[in-house]
Amino acid sequence: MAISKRAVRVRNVLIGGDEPCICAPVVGADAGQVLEETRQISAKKPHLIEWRADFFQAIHDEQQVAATAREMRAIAGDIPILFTVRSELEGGRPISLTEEEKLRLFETVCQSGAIDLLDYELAHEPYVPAVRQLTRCYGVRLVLSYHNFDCTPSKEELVAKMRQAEQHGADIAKVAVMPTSRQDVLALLQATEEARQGLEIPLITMSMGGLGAITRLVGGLFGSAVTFAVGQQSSAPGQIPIEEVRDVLSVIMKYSQ
Ligand SMILES: O=C1C[C@@](O)(C(=O)O)C[C@@H](O)[C@@H]1O
Repeated sequence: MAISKRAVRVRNVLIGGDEPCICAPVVGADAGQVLEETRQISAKKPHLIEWRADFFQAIHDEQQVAATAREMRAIAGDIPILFTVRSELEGGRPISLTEEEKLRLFETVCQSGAIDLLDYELAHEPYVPAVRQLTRCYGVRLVLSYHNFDCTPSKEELVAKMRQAEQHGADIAKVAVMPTSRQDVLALLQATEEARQGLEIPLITMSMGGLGAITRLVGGLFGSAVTFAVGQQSSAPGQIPIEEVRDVLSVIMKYSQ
């Protein structure tokens, strides 16, 4: 399976080791929903939990976000938490935070000690160095990501995105794209395999929607270190329930080399 030269250890979880990790998203709109989802998901023991904070109505209130993150931390125990504020341009909820406001929010949330990883989009390139610096300062791992909900760019462009993430100092590079054909699905897998050979950091890749769902199961064989699966609610098209992903991964791991 996917072994990265620079696998990342977060709490007791190895990302980019020889076992693909399962990450379940939390998409609640208020603290009550977020914490209830965290409870339900934690019971299913994913390797990672992602808080998609762009779904959180009080996203503008840094203190409320940090307090909720701390409560999630208490519930999740030792399961690492990935904090994500996805922009609308890359498939997130409409929120009106500027990048400067996001930076302040990131600082407050990193400072709270509640989160382990932070996702930031490569598209906001001018802000990436500041996000890298602050995450490093608080010991939070940085995932630099690229999403395209309309199409799948060429294999070369996908590899270039992952390389760009590594060059910007990402701990992990992530690419999520929408296929319109089976060729697109293959392009994503080929890009993953090439990036695995050429890069040192762990990769997270997926082709979305029903056409791409297969990549959420076999991506690990080509170098994807994490697959996103539904714990309570889906955060993107094509996600499969955690129980079914776990069953399939165990068969793949048993018989593949
Ligand atoms: O980037 C990703 C991947 C994702 O879009 C998916 O397709 O599973 C789901 C998002 O929540 C996450 O931030």
